[in-house]
Amino acid sequence: IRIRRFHLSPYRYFLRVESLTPAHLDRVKWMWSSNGLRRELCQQVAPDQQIEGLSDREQRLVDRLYNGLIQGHRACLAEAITLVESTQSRKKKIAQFLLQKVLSYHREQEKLNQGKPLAFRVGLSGPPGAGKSTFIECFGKMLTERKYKVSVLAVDPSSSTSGGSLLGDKTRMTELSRDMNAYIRPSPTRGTLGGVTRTTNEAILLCEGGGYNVVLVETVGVGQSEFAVADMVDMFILLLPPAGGDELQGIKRGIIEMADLVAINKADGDLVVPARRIQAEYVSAMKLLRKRSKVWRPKVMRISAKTGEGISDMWDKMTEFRDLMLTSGELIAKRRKQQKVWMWNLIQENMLEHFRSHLAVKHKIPLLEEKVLSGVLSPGLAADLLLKAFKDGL
Ligand SMILES: Nc1nc2c(ncn2[C@@H]2O[C@H](COP(=O)(O)OP(=O)(O)OP(=O)(O)O)[C@@H](O)[C@H]2O)c(=O)[nH]1
Repeated sequence: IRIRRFHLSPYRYFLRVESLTPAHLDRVKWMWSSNGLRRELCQQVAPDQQIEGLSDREQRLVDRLYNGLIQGHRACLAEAITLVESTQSRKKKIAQFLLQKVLSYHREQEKLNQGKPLAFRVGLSGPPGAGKSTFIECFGKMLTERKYKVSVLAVDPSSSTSGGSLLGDKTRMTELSRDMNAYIRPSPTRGTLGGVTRTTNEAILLCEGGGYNVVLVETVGVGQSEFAVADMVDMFILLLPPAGGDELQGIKRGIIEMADLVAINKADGDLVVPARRIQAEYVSAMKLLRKRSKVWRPKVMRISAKTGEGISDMWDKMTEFRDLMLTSGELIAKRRKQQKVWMWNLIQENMLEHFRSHLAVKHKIPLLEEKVLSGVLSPGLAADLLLKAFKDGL
């Protein structure tokens, strides 16, 4: 057993433990907890068991990011998220190492918090122009004034396919981005939906490790991304403009079914009347939906992100939802289920990458794709041929 201990400040000790067996681990746990160094317990993870070793330089990077992160340094959080977003295999590995430590820290903090989650994860979706950025700016500022730490993460895989971003540019949420208790992370500019959702899931964990107790995951509601987001948050909110019919064609029925709360925005000035009408329409439509929770019926509210009206009431409803879900045990069950979905998403994504780059398959793909395109070969047969080549090559 090797323990390295170094002094960073008069109050804090950081310990690094390597090559631990479970028996060692128990001993170290006892030593540390009896010393009152509970926070440092989070360092007890021995990731060598799961992940190949790191070089000294990489280990220093992980330590620096981890320590900076849990002390709430925004620069370290940003750097850590960049690391998890990396597509380079070595960096991916270092990122997993860092995440493992952050997860371990989470578990410890949650234990101290009587098993309650550290942060409230909220998903926000809505069609372009519904007022998402105006809402986040207003909502985020209200929360930081109430001493919450808020982070905003965007999921926008459209930027990789269309070359443009549906979630707008850096000029969004200017005031909130200057707030020291808020952290806004735009969507990565490259990546598939699978990749973006993986990194968003990991970014949520990092934000929570950085002490952000409200994590808002924003997505534009016209693709598949909102379904992915609903699978990573505690509460899913749909923001709609006071318009119906044609204007909301892009909004799929499926998303409405997933919403725990529908907020009809822009309920101000001339738009109050249409907002009321739309609210009534959604209230009756949602009555017909299948009940997803034993303790919560989805609500439809009217708000104005411009004037701030209804935003505080909306937060009250959100906390009511969180408390009900928590006491009924549904929140923890939901999070557990999400972990499983996340694992399978990762497997799916990695398997596909592995398949495409496999030597036995790689050179056959363009040819078979061409044959499928020209109608010479059926897609089913082409898939069978590729899968057989892959299996034989294993
Ligand atoms: N009257 C009124 N206008 C609003 C309100 N919220 C947003 N808007 C306006 O709606 C327009 C779109 O708002 P954004 O916040 O940019 O909408 P968004 O959904 O973020 O759109 P993207 O940035 O394209 O994703 C802007 O002109 C806002 O000023 C509101 O509560 N009332």
